[in-house]
Amino acid sequence: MPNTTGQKKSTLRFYTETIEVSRLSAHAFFAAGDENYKGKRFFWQNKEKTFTLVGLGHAHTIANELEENRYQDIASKWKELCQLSLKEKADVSPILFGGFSFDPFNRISSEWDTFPSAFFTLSTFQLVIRNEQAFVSIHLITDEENSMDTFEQLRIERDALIHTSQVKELKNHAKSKLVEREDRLKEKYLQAVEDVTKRIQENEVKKVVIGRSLKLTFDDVFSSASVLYNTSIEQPESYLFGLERDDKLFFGATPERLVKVEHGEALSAGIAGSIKRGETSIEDRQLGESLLADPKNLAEHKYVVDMINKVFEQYCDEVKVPSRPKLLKIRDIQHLHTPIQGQLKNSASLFQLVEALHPTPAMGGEPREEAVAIIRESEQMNRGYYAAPIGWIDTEGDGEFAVGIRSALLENEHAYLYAGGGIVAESSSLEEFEETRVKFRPMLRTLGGNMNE
Ligand SMILES: C=C(O[C@@H]1C=C(C(=O)O)C=C[C@H]1O)C(=O)O
Ligand SMILES: [Mg+2]
Repeated sequence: MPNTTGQKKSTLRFYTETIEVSRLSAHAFFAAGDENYKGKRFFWQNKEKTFTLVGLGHAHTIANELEENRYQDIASKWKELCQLSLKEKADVSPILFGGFSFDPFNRISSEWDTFPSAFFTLSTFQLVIRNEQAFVSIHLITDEENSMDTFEQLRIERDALIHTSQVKELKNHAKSKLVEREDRLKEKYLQAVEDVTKRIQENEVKKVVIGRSLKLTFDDVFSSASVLYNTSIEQPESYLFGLERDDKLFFGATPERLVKVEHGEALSAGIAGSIKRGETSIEDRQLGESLLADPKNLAEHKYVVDMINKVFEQYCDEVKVPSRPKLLKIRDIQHLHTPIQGQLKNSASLFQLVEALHPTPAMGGEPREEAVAIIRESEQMNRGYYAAPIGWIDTEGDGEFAVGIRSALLENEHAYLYAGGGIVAESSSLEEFEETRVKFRPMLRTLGGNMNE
């Protein structure tokens, strides 16, 4: 029998059942949902590859169009839902996955129009792979009388999904051919960087992250499953994420943790300041060393670390911040990196930290409100979920959010790519443009677009 509990005042019930499965590929499981769950799937894998999460179908969605209180709204609705589920210790807990838009006050109509300010889902079929062990759970939330029949149907479907995943061969699907490339707002980007640099030099603000986007058109549509698979092969050292919403897929390979909470410990990271990788290992080392000593990049970085530190001082005890950054080297780029950790104070929660941290000066700027207002006015685009928190939370309140950079929105044969960089007093618009070119590479390579403009 599946576990079930129901509150007396509510007729809603939350049924779950988890089984352990041997040899299950997360990408194959995602692909097995092609037929029945397209548009209602998600994918997540942490950087260390010790935790992979795939969801097929929506057992329940929690979303809102709020500008204020959007984090608390999701947190309290998730809590309500968790109260319907059994508190028993299980191998895996039901997990809520989703994300927030970068700026709920941005009203520019765009490719993001169907994405709410906050969108989260509890999947019908959940795959968790943790330390080589794979668990598939069924979630059903219903007030139906004959829910046992429905549950039985779901078991049959689960077994079919597992079977398909185990026999399906994963291929690095041929990439569609790029037919058109549009550097949206390139001139506006350069102008915005110059204007913002001036405003920073005049001490109006200290740092503002300015982004731009590319629109690519291909000769054929992509399947979400093959795009995510390609991403995992091209960018193995990053977080991998994918969130489908109807005919769109927001996906990416981000190096940047916003915050992780596990057993009362909170972890975040300042990642800002960038330089390309070298052609040879000697050049690569020289570039890395020059980044570690570069005042412009150190300034970009310090605003981020100081802000995260301040948030951690408020919500955590025993905050630890290394005194200087190290290098984080990923395939195309090297960044300055400072991990930050603390012990969550009793009353603090993951969503509180997400709210307090987003956007850090790595995505927004310093001071935050002023920087976000400048972004809204000078970028002249809608970032949607780009540069915003994406991640998961379990029934215990543990979970992890990354920032959705090195990312793209896929819509049939079109892909919208986004990249930005931190503008400070010493910025030059052409150098910042060059930096965004490097940051587009992960997605260009995944989709098969030309990497040289
Ligand atoms: C905004 C982006 O990246 C951020 C900006 C960085 C910078 O300006 O040096 C570095 C890492 C990220 O924090 C992006 O990739 O789009
Ligand atoms: Mg930079």
